[in-house]
Amino acid sequence: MQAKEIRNFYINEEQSVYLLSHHDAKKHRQWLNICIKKLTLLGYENVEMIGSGAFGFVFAGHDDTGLPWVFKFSRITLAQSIRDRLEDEAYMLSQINNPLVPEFYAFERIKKQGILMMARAMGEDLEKVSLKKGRIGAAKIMTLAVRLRNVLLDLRNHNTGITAQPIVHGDIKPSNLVWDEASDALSLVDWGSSVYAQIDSDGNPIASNFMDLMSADLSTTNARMGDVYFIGEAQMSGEQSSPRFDEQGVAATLYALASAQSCRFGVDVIPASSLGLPIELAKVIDGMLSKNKQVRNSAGDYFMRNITSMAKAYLPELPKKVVKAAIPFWFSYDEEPETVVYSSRKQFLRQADHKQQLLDVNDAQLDRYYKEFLFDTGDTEKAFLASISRLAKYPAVGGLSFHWKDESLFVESSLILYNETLAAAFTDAVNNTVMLAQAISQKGLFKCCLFDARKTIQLERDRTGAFKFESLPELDFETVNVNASDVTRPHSYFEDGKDPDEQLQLPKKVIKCVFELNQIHHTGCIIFEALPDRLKIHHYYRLLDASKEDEFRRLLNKLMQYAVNITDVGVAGFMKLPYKNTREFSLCEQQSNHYYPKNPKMTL
Ligand SMILES: Nc1ncnc2c1ncn2[C@@H]1O[C@H](COP(=O)(O)OP(=O)(O)OP(=O)(O)O)[C@@H](O)[C@H]1O
Repeated sequence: MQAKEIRNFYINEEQSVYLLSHHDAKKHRQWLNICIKKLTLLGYENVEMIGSGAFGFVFAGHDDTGLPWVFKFSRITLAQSIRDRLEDEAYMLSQINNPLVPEFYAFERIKKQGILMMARAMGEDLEKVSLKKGRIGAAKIMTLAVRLRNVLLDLRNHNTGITAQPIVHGDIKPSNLVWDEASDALSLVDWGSSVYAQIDSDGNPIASNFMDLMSADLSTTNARMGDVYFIGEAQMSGEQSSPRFDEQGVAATLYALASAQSCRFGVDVIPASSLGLPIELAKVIDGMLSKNKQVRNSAGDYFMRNITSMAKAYLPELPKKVVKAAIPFWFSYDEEPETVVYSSRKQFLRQADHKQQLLDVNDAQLDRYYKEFLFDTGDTEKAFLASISRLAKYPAVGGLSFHWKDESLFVESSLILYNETLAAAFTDAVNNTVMLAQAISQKGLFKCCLFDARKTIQLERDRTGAFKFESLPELDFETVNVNASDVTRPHSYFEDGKDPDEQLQLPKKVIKCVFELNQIHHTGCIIFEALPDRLKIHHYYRLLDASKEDEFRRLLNKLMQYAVNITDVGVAGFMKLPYKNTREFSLCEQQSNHYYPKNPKMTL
């Protein structure tokens, strides 16, 4: 199967509504409003959007008795065949009767739009919790492990009343677990990848009756793709669906939460054994995430059998150590940005490995797999890219450059976080990025910019290709006066030659302006994304020398005047970081073991 060609390497991760064209953004908002209106007309009150995923949008509202409901709509941009899966999801959800699973209410169809209705799980999903809290401690991970194991057991023991009919959820991950801190209630949501298991955990076929066994094509899989950042190898490569899939989801979830990552791929570099978990739990998680099928399965069996007795251990919360950020960041108290990350020079992170057997490309998750460039990238590189995406889930702007040379990794950075309460969690996210970078052994350069999508300037072209505007929009900037002594420290744009991943030819005058700007002490980035019908200019600028404010503004205005002469299509950008080679790190393949103490009382 041929991979789709990827043209632009400054790929923004999740399309922020602010980056859509005005037309698309309007359509999107209108559609959300129609959904809300429809639900209100059906008699539900206080309708609001509470979540979205690759497949759909989720709204919440109350029925006339005050009971909280959830309504899931499939994305209108997806193929009808994919949208129709919402009905399958409704069916699978209706089969499950478990206190940890929201009750199925109804599946309705308004014209082509299906709506899945179910009970609302109160609280927040664990991905959001993880983003706020950073690494989750031993006791909480252990409690969650026991609860998830009990759900797995329940799914395995599912029966139709007459015969055994184990169910696979197929997409267990932090964002599909909703947790209410006040009541400690936990729910497993999103049954869109759920199917009946075809084989049991030992690989033996399951058939609810003899006819099924006769008619089923024993070699084809009914498996659905779960989130490519969390599913195990068997599900990814299209094996027959089995309860092992969910063991993988559980292990990946526990690992991601304990390590403050948004995927499973970092496990070789930051193993569960390095996260301060009890040794037995850490080993079982690492085992379950192993590449070796036998190790994986026996760890899975061990987990299912022993987690309840492991959880009897005394695991008091240990005094929190203040973790220092491996690279510095600063705070801003202005309005929080809508952060988007663009990255470049990913090319070298690829490893030619087209052996991956891919399932149905007509799948939103797989589409994401392609777009995010994961199909021929090693696990550590995937984890690194995922850690960069995770940084953009924080209200932060700035830039990072990673330069892998001989024996060291050099990181230049400028990061500003707009919410001080997130400092500890952001520190964990930043430190993971550095640890993962330390484990990349190829030589090369990677850079990324985080900016506020709300500030992106968009100019549409008319039929002749000229940009339409009444008055030329201005590139804005913040002024922060830093010490005079700092101003003299060296700083520079990337002067490392042309980025092979960028194709946009910028007018010479634009480049000249950028170099003139470089003479003034500041930090920031500017990315020109030229599409056939419009130009997006993503940017953020912080002037660090207030005495140069007028000159800085004049140059930015000039830059805009020249930018409207862009005729080419593609992406190009510049980033300026305040100091050169801010930090040097040694390479490190794997973090060392660190377990929860055998005798926590001694530590307390
Ligand atoms: N019953 C529910 N109660 C409360 N919140 C819910 C419920 N169902 C979904 N959500 C919230 O909505 C989000 C998106 O829902 P869901 O995962 O079902 O959508 P999706 O499009 O299938 O997402 P994904 O891309 O993760 O597969 C969830 O992460 C969760 O926060």
